Amino acid sequence: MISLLSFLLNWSAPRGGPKKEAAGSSAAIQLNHYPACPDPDRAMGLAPHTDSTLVTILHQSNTSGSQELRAGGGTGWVTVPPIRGGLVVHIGDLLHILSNGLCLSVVHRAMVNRDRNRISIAYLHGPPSNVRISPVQKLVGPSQPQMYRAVSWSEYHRLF
Ligand SMILES: O=C(O)CCC(=O)C(=O)O
Ligand SMILES: [Fe+2]
Repeated sequence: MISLLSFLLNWSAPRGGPKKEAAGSSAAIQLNHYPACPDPDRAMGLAPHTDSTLVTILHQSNTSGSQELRAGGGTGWVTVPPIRGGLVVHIGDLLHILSNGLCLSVVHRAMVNRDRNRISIAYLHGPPSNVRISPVQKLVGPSQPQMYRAVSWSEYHRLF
C-alpha cells in the first residue's frame, strides 16, 4: 500500500519535477485511549472526522468502538469490529485529492464503551509536508475534470 502511494506521488509530480522530494513521506503515530464511560450515549470518544493523511492504518484493542459513515448516500454508522491481528485502513483526504475523488476519504468516529477501556493506535501516513499533492494527471480528462487544486499537507492543515 505504502509503495503504491510512493509510486502515485512520483507519477503525479510534474514532468522533470521534484522526484527526489516526492519520494519521501512523513508519518506520525497517534495513541488514543477511551476510558469506560457509565453513560456512553451522552459521550463521544472522537467526533466524526476524516483524516488529512494519504492513508491511516489503525489497530484497535478488542473493544469495539470504531464506526464509519456508510458511503454513497446510505444511512447510518457501521461499526468496524475488532479482528484479532487485523488492521483497519482509512483512505485520507490527500489520497482523495490524489485520486481526483475516485477514492473517497472515509468519515469515521470513535464511540466509548460502558464497561471497558478501549485503545487504538493510528499510523498516519502522508507525503513530506511541503510536497504539493494534486490529482494524478492520468485521472483527469474531458469527462473527468480536475476536481481539486494542488495543496501541500502543511497548507491543508492551515486551511482545515
Ligand atoms: O479509535 C478509533 O477507532 C479511531 C481513531 C481515529 O480516527 C484517529 O486516530 O484519527
Ligand atoms: Fe481518524
